[in-house]
Amino acid sequence: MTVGTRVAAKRRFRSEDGAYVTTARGVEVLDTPLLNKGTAFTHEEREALGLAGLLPPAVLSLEDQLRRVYEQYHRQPSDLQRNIFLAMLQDNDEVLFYRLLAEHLREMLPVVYDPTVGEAIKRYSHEYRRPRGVFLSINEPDRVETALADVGLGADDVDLIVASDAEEILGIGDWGAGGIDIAVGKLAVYTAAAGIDPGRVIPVALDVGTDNEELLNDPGYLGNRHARVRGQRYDEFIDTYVRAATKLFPHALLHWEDFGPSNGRRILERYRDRVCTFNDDMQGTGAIVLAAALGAVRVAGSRMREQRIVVFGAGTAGVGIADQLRDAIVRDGADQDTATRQIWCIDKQGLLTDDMHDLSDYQAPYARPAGEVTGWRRDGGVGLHEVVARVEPTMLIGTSTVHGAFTEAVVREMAAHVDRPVIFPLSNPTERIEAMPDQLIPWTDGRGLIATGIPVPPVTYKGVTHGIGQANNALLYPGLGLGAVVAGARRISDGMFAAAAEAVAGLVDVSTPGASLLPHVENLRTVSATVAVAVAKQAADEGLARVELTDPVQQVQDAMWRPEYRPVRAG
Ligand SMILES: NC(=O)c1ccc[n+]([C@@H]2O[C@H](COP(=O)([O-])OP(=O)(O)OC[C@H]3O[C@@H](n4cnc5c(N)ncnc54)[C@H](O)[C@@H]3O)[C@@H](O)[C@H]2O)c1
Ligand SMILES: O=C(O)C[C@H](O)C(=O)O
Ligand SMILES: [Mg+2]
Repeated sequence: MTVGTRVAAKRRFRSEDGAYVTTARGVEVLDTPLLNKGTAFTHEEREALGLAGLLPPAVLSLEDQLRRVYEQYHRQPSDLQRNIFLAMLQDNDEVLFYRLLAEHLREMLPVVYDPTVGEAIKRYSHEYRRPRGVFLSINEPDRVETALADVGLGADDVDLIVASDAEEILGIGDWGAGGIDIAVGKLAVYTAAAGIDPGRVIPVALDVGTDNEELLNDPGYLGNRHARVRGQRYDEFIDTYVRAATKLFPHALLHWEDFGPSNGRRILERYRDRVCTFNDDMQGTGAIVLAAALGAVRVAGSRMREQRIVVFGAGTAGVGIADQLRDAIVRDGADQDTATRQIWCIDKQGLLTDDMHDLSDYQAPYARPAGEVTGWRRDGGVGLHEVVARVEPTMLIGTSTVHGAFTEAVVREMAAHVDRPVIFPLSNPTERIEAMPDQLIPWTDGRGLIATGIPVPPVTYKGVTHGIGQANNALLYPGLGLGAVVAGARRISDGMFAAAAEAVAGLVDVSTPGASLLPHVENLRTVSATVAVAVAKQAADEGLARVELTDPVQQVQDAMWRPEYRPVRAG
């Protein structure tokens, strides 16, 4: 949402034949990224929209424009510059941006999204060109509703809002106002992957301050210059946001991204039964990891209920994953207690045990009985190596942000006890990953079943090429969102996540040696459509759908926005 989009949102609508009709004229048309076609406006459109003298004479096709912008993209000297170039293209001509992204998804996803988006967030105040999204400040709670209304969209015009308070951006911590870019990046993936209409979404920065000293001392910092507000004022601010968003846009799905663990979980618990909402780091991640785990279990020829799982880094993502793996073990026939006992969570203090006084409420259910670890080697707490040696896990999940934490010794220890060690180092971005697949495959003598959070090339070892699945929530949340939108879902249930995970797992053929556990991101659109159908059906089965599903496959296809120029008419 640029300023131009805000103005023109009120002045642009789709006619029945799919054309845009607008009351905007001249420069205002060129400044509205969802209307602007630049040099692709036809002579008739230029005449009708007051653009005649504002563009060079040649009329280009979308294909001509694509060739030009792809060349420009390649002339950028670094990934950060490529990210900035793409952001400017998006602010100029949204169809061209999404078309370029769609045609070069494998190449550009890591630039628009993880890992380069992390760099863009750190550099936000310095690389700032123009605003995109809505900035809500904890110091002005009375203006939250007006600020959201300024976007200029009506009650039926918004499908989705992604909001972040930027406390835990990826694995890089607190980046204050720069967090708007994670909301923008997630939404770009929603559109590229699932065809969510980019004119029907809003990225939101919830600026509650920052504890990042570097930002607080940076004279160019663009956010609120004070420490993070916590406690009651924080909760009231979130409440103000949810009330305003649901009042103005009653059908919008509210997506929470990159909150700190205690806020993230508390917010989800407070609103999940009241509005249509989910937390991507907890639930989206949990479900994509479950999909990869289901694939791994199939390759290993075992069952979910036979798994022993170590989660290293018991924060938002780690416990979200533990919850969904536990529920999958229950679905495979175990009772809840037994399933919980098959999971060992390690955080900064070491293995979590029930004699610890500093456990968070969400960690407590996974605390092991202290008696279980008497006699285990301690170095402060019980460390990862000791846990692996004692537990002999079948799965090892990394969500700790600790680069290199899965050492050769730990991995070899694990591989000594199980035939197909399942190892998912999921921390993003690259400088946080627990181990790289080109280390894990040789350390497990080619037996490891690996998936990561960042995109990683295949690893060839002893003649077998191992595809590395990207267990990034990007494979999951776009389809989940689309399914919820198509069904007009009133809530997002655990069942909808389980259905999404099973749909993703069902798309992979793991019969070839070295096959990736997850579909390739290049197939993101197919994956998202499949997930959307499963999610919409599940919503209907649970009585959560407001829209009748007569032909869900077709309804999902029809709902997907495509990056094509439409005729623009003066209205
Ligand atoms: N692949 C994905 O889709 C995906 C999704 C969400 C998060 N992530 C990644 O997972 C990581 C964690 O994200 P989060 O949102 O859960 O953050 P978080 O801060 O909520 O959790 C991180 C946890 O790791 C713990 N930790 C830190 N140092 C540790 C150590 N030395 N030993 C053990 N535990 C330690 C922290 O105390 C915290 O509980 C990030 O790198 C993030 O990018 C990946
Ligand atoms: O944004 C991503 O790449 C995945 C995830 O949401 C994260 O926070 O790391
Ligand atoms: Mg995230």
